[in-house]
Amino acid sequence: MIEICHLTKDYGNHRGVFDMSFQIHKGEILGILGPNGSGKTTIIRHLMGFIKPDQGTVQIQGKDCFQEAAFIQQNVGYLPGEIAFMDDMTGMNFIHLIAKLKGIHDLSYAHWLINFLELNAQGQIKRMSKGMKQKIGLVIALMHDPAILILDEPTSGLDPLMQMKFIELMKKAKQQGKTVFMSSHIFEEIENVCDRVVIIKEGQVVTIEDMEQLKHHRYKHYEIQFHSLLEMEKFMYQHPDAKRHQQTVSLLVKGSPDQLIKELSSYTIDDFNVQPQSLEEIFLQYYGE
Ligand SMILES: Nc1ncnc2c1ncn2[C@@H]1O[C@H](COP(=O)(O)OP(=O)(O)OP(=O)(O)O)[C@@H](O)[C@H]1O
Repeated sequence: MIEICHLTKDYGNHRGVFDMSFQIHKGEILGILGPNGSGKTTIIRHLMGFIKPDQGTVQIQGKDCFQEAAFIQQNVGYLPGEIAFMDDMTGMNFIHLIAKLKGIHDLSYAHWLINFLELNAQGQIKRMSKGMKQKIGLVIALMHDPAILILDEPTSGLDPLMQMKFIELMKKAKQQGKTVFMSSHIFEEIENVCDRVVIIKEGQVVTIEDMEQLKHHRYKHYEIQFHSLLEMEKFMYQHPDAKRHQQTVSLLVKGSPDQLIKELSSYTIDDFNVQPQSLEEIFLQYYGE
């Protein structure tokens, strides 16, 4: 559905996007994670046909995004990172204006979204909070029920309840077979919504991970409280990498817990806790800091 092939946009001083390639399949939700200035918005602007690659190609449904920008912009549901509003208009008038420009006649889904997002769109945009403006952006991006969605930090400014509602919307989009590309700084959102995640750094792809595999293969934190100091010391001798605090040992284990559990069966354990490594921890591992 979407293909980025050796995309380079060099803004000088190592800023921009360099030789980036990845694809997004039909019905897939792909997330992009990266620190500030790593190139997420630059990729999205190429996809929407606003800027021309220095090198490489960017295509949606086989169409070159820059050459066929009008088609792309008409058909893709787009939420920009920073939305340029007409501040003196009311939210509702602005939604109607964009609908008119896009040739959308049926506003029933827009009204459903306004209700679902609990948006009061009657007031002037300049008097609206950041969250309310973001909701208007979401209504505009989704109101024509497009097959492809490109969302730049969709829940920026939304409160936790609305973030959950957004996740619901994305799950619905997935059921309907829509293709979604979204940038985010919120790990929970990526974890709950995305099928795969592209992790980028300084304009380059660090890794592309399948979320299911990532969940399956991630490390787990084990916390084991031994009944006696002697037993704890015996265990520590076998696991010099583990950390100890009084009679409790914590260690990281990748994959199946089978071997650890078998080993622990020869000890007396007072307490045992396990927690999967969070996406945040995995993400930070890639950055080494
Ligand atoms: N038009 C431009 N001219 C010069 N440099 C630019 C331009 N657009 C982006 N850059 C630079 O390219 C790099 C990538 O910017 P981009 O906005 O894509 O990052 P981002 O990952 O979206 O960041 P954030 O998380 O802060 O939104 C940054 O160093 C930025 O300063």
